[in-house]
Amino acid sequence: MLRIAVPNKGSLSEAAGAMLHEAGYRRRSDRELLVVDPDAGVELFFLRPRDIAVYVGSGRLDIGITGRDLLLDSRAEAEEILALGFGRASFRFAGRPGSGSTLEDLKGKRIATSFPGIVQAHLDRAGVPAEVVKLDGAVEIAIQLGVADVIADVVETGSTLRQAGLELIGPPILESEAVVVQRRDAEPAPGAEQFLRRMQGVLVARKYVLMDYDIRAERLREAVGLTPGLESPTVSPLHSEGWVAVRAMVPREQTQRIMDDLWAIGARAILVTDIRACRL
Ligand SMILES: Nc1ncnc2c1ncn2[C@@H]1O[C@H](COP(=O)(O)OP(=O)(O)OP(=O)(O)O)[C@@H](O)[C@H]1O
Ligand SMILES: O=P(O)(O)OC[C@H]1O[C@H](OP(=O)(O)OP(=O)(O)O)[C@H](O)[C@@H]1O
Ligand SMILES: [Mg+2]
Repeated sequence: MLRIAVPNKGSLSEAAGAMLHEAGYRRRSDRELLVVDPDAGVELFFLRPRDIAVYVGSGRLDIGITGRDLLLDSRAEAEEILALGFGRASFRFAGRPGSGSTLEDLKGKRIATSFPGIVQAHLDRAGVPAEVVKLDGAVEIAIQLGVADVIADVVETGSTLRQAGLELIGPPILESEAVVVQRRDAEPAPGAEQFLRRMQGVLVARKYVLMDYDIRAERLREAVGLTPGLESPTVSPLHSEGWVAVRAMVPREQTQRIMDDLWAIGARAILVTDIRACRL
């Protein structure tokens, strides 16, 4: 069976559980640490997200869901194979107003972070010598408490920074989101491809909707220009002479704009349906 590591707590756990459920895997009940799903051929291990790349990199587990930032910080022998589109956050330097605006301004500073691997590698690449102070969390308060001059941390909405009276320094160190990881340079484990196809199916079902409409045959070319679909839309004859029915996948976020444009060229009976599941 495919052995999959899943976040048990924190920012990624709920969304990861929801995505796995949409992909047809069994839900975890209460605080189960292991869910065996023989029908789907998987074992789900619920672990701290920070540890997941370590388990996967060591080959003990086949595949895992974790944050890109946690993967890179771990320096485990694991690599990202699919981005999952949730748990998005930037990883940024911040400090008191006036403490700097570029990476060079960090020279000689004490930088508090829970991600020392990422920060040290970033400083080394830029050739900026600084002291990295490793803390477990709540790093925004480290400056006020005098253990650091600057912090490097996950920023999602920015409200924690604002409340601590801190400002961003320099460009993002990295943009993170939840990712699927496997052991670096390893052959895919049996069942891994099926798992990835299921997860990709969920991503597509979330990103696209199905649009149906009727249009006069002479406007079909324009209409298909608006809804080209992923490969090619389905066009079927209607009983009314001179009309055709079109079905195509369209990006969810463009739904209303495309409906307006279709209406303007004479399309009618425009229907939009959610995709529950798909395999392309
Ligand atoms: N608002 C956020 N706060 C923290 N991590 C976030 C946030 N949004 C997205 N993430 C991502 O979630 C992952 C961190 O999850 P993790 O469970 O380790 O920490 P957490 O959510 O801060 O939980 P805790 O602090 O309780 O351990 C990282 O990949 C991070 O980029
Ligand atoms: O930009 P925001 O939306 O404010 O989110 C980012 C903050 O959330 C996380 O902290 P968390 O609550 O996990 O506490 P921790 O620092 O103790 O992990 C993270 O470490 C930042 O502090
Ligand atoms: Mg945290």
